[in-house]
Amino acid sequence: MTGKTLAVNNPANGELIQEIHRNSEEEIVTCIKRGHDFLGEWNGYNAYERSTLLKTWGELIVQEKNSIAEVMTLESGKPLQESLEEVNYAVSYIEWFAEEAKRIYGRTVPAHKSSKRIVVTKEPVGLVAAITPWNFPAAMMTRKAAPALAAGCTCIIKPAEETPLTSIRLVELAHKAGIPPHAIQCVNGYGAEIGHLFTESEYIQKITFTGSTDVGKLLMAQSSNTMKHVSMELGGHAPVIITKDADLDAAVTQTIASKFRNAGQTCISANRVFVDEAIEKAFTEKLVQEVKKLKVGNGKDWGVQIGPVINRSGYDKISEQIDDAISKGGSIACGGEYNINENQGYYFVYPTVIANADETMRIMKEETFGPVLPIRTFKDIDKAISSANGTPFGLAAYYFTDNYKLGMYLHDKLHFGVLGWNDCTPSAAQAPFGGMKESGLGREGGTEGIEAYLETKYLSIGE
Ligand SMILES: NC(=O)c1ccc[n+]([C@@H]2O[C@H](COP(=O)([O-])OP(=O)(O)OC[C@H]3O[C@@H](n4cnc5c(N)ncnc54)[C@H](O)[C@@H]3O)[C@@H](O)[C@H]2O)c1
Ligand SMILES: O=C[C@H](O)CS(=O)(=O)O
Repeated sequence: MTGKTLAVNNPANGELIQEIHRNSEEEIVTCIKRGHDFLGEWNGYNAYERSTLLKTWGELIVQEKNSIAEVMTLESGKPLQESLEEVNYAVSYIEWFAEEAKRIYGRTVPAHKSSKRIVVTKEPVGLVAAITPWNFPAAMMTRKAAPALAAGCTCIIKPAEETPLTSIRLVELAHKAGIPPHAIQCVNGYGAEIGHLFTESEYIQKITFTGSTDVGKLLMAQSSNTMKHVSMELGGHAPVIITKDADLDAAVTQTIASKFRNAGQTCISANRVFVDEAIEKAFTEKLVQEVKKLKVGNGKDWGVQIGPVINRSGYDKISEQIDDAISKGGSIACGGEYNINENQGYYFVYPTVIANADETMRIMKEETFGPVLPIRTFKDIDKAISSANGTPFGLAAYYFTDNYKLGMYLHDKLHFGVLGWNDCTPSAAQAPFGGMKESGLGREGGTEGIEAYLETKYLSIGE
């Protein structure tokens, strides 16, 4: 691997935005050593000093919110309104963990002998390597960097090669806020190349990863040789269960908000709908009527709601899933059109609803990561629950009912880390976010989020 460049292109028109430096192996190894060697000095900053630096970082990001959002839209393709919302969301993690830094508590435990004392303390795990995805280039970075720094860890960020510019700017602002250069560093290059350097390094104590399940499994395996801490935020395939006593308008509005956010390229995006057959027609008609209103275009144009998918492979997966569903009896209720230019390098998929879906179709079990929603009917709620639980994923699930008992029954029976009851937009910095099964390990955000960056130490004091 040599220190060459990475081209960052605009997925809305294929145009080159910027060439950035692609770090060489030697440069990355140097960053790793620097981050490790700085741990002692960073630990000299007390919790209140780390908290103040984090708050300043968040304030500087807010001051540059518009320019950061514009860059995010350029490199990720997401609509400008969503980029602005993501900057706020990213800052909320910094603000949350700036406070959590001050609440890292130990404890004393009653000893079984009067000659002994038992003390439990917490300390930072050490140098953290954070590998982040392209779909939320700001929030997925601060959701890792903020708790790491708050806990007293140093960290190295490796953003997705599709969207490095946002992370580069956020790290620059961290340094401007007074967070020391070796406390948080950003390196750029191809994941497969850099991943090995991280997982094989004796200086890195933790890998925190957000991305596909396949890569997550690979990183876990590679990290086992040096027994690293791992946090994994992986793929999802969220079901939406709509019972016959649901508020249909709310169900339609919320399902659209989840499905079409970032053109469906989110890990908690609604990926399949199970609707009671008694209301299937009414629901589908309302849904299609609203989906047809969604505006597709270049995300930099205010009012655009659906931008391009990130790249050719993303488009291929989506179009193949649509073709497969149609070949197995699905029908296009709306959408099914594309605006692509392979030579230019842009791929727009129009918001699509597929009726008459069933579990033989790929789209009902493989993460779509695009603006396509299959609808399946059900008669028996337990069969709907069984189907909802029937994929390897366990990240997010949603359901609509105004019946309390049924709502709690669904809470108890659905095996997902994040549940939304009449709510398809659950994400919040103060809540623990993460998946079960092959959707990941650990939680980000909430009081659980900082624990992932701490070691527990037990001191037994004799006389
Ligand atoms: N659970 C969550 O919070 C969450 C959030 C966002 C995205 N995701 C998931 O991420 C996927 C889409 O994002 P993506 O396409 O960027 O995922 P991806 O796994 O292809 O890439 C994610 C990151 O991993 C790096 N990477 C790729 N191969 C690697 C390797 N062999 N070793 C080390 N690093 C490697 C990439 O450079 C990038 O920085 C979807 O499955 C989505 O569900 C999950
Ligand atoms: O894509 C996955 C993200 O974690 C979704 S959210 O930004 O946390 O809602």
